[in-house]
Amino acid sequence: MAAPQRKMISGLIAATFTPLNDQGEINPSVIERYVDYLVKEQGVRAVFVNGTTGESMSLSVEERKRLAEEWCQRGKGKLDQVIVHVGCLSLKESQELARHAADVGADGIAVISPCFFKPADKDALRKFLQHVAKAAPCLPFYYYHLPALTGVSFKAMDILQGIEDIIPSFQGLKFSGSDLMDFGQCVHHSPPHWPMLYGMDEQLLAALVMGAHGAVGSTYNYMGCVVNRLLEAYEKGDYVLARSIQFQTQEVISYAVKQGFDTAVNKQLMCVVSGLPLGPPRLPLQECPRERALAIARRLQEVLGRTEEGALETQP
Ligand SMILES: CC(=O)N[C@@H]([C@@H](O)[C@H](O)[C@H](O)CO)[C@@H](O)CC(=O)C(=O)O
Repeated sequence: MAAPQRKMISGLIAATFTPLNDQGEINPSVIERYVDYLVKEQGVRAVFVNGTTGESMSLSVEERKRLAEEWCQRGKGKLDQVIVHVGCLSLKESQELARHAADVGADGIAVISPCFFKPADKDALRKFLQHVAKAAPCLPFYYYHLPALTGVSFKAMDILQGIEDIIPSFQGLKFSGSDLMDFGQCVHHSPPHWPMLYGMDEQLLAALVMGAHGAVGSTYNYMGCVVNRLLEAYEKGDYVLARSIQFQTQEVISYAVKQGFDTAVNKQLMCVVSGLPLGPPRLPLQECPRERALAIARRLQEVLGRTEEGALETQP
């Protein structure tokens, strides 16, 4: 059964953080405010739930279901799309999460490669993806390519080639890698209705030039409003402005990297910038000192301040 036609996803998609309370339990009650924050403060109307940023691999299946449910419910009428990542080390669990995502009204599912017992070759990975997709044949299916974290570095292009023959619901790619040649090949050889979504926020502009339709990333949680301007400038052909904005976001990210940027720091930064009580990360990640997040937030504020003052206006 082919997936029903849905509006093609594009633009910015926030890879969401998982709210936890002080006891380390998931705290879905924050999600309603989180949705409003993304829409009203960041102009971001699509989310990627239970991915890397959401620490999905550290969550139980039940927790992932509860979070997916809450995002779908709270996003109704406010968000354009809720994509749920359902990849697990266990095929059975991935299938269970895929079925659940369909039941709760997700707009799509994404799957990353298993990374403990790794697929021996691209066909093993394609089979794994196929078996997950079959559990929710009506949901658009995205392959989530993240070689740096999975250690599975087959070219995304090799995974995509002819994949619609084995996964009729296949819908697109979330490419979180730096190999722009591989990304370009994916764009070049895929049907135009498959969204090609890029996942390294610091080099989005390069991916746009290569044909990306949108972007999934953690920093769009708190820099979405700025990066939306980058997208607008790019659409208008104002590459000077688009590049200036990309440089600004790179400044923030490179400063953060010097402070030891990881998902834990990122989450604390989001708490500081948004005021949302997202809580600590889950072990093995460790909470970062608030001072460190504050320092990054201050840098971000400086950059956004400069943006506000018009320093990014188109240069002649
Ligand atoms: C490895 C990683 O966490 N990458 C982030 C990026 O948004 C990343 O934080 C950003 O480019 C800064 O380096 C996203 O691609 C992750 C993501 O989309 C997800 O949470 O699934």
